[in-house]
Amino acid sequence: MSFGLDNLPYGVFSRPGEPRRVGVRVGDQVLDLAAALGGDVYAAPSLNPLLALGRAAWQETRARAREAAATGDHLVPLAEVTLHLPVEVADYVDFYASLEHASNLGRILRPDDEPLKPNWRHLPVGYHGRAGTVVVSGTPIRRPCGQRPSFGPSQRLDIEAEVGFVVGTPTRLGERAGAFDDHVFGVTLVNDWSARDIQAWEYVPLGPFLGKSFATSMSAWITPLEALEGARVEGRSQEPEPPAYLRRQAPWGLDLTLHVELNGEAVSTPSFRDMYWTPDQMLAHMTVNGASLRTGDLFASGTVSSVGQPGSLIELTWNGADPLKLPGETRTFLEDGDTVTITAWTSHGISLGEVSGKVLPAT
Ligand SMILES: O=C(O)/C=C/C(=O)CC(=O)CC(=O)O
Ligand SMILES: [Ca+2]
Ligand SMILES: [Mg+2]
Repeated sequence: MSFGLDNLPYGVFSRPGEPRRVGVRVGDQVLDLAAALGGDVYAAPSLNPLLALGRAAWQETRARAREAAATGDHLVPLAEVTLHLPVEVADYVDFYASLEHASNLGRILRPDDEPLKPNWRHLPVGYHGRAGTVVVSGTPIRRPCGQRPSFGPSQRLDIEAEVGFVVGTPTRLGERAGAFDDHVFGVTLVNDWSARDIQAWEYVPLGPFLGKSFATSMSAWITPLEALEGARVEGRSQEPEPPAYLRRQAPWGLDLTLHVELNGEAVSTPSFRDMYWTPDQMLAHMTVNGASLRTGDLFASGTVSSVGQPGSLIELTWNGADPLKLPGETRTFLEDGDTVTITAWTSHGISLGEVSGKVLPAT
């Protein structure tokens, strides 16, 4: 079973006419944690109160949830509930940690330059995104309008298949983060929808802005780090060796394969294992200047691309030059009505759920 007792991801659900509350997924059911365990933190409309309690409380909750799930009480069929955004997202950061993705985008967008900028192997490049427009899987995505440079609906709407990390334990301003698993609660799937035409015109020299801020989708389920223990792997070797604050203290690479589907057709299966920068390095980097973490912060890996298996359409179609063949049609970028679904699995069968969204026409 993909959501057995070894997985138990967390989400927020409601029954018709009832308030939101915290649940744990067990197969095709959701364990009502407030009913099963008691306690205000589980009767909350987001995971944030639980996230704020820290690792010892997370471990205790997981152990008690596993016992409760095994009894079979307080389980509600998923078909009877609505799933909501699981986290009140505090700040949202997006990295650019795939060597294949960064090299491909360099070749496509900057053909006369070196594919990688000189900084790329020295630090995990990232940007601050828009936390308030992170939406739960299943939320329809309205095609954005903007300058392309003439004003109108984006004609190059794209996806970015990413893995996201949810922060529980905060830091104080001026402090650096400690160990990765002291701060990070769990892992989720992210689609960083990107309007390539808006992005290309606006992002020089300050970086992505409206081309990526219209919506970012995340899975309804946050998989706790404990469930991914068996998927941990050494990160990819790095040359040059990064400075001391970025040196890996423990293996936080993850053996996860993403499956990207467009209108139900498999189009790519990138491996998170191949990422150049690992998530512990991302956390160390984003706090090295003393910037504080907040409970509910989300940081995403950046597009997960591996050799021959890219995580975006701009790479899959080489900027539209080589359209994708789907049954009875072709695609360069997304068309209205298209649905993109990203799932991910570890090699030992833990599912990260899915992040899905359908494109609505511009207004
Ligand atoms: O290389 C570029 O010019 C642009 C890159 C991106 O749009 C990627 C981005 O948002 C970060 C990532 O997902 O890896
Ligand atoms: Ca991105
Ligand atoms: Mg986005």
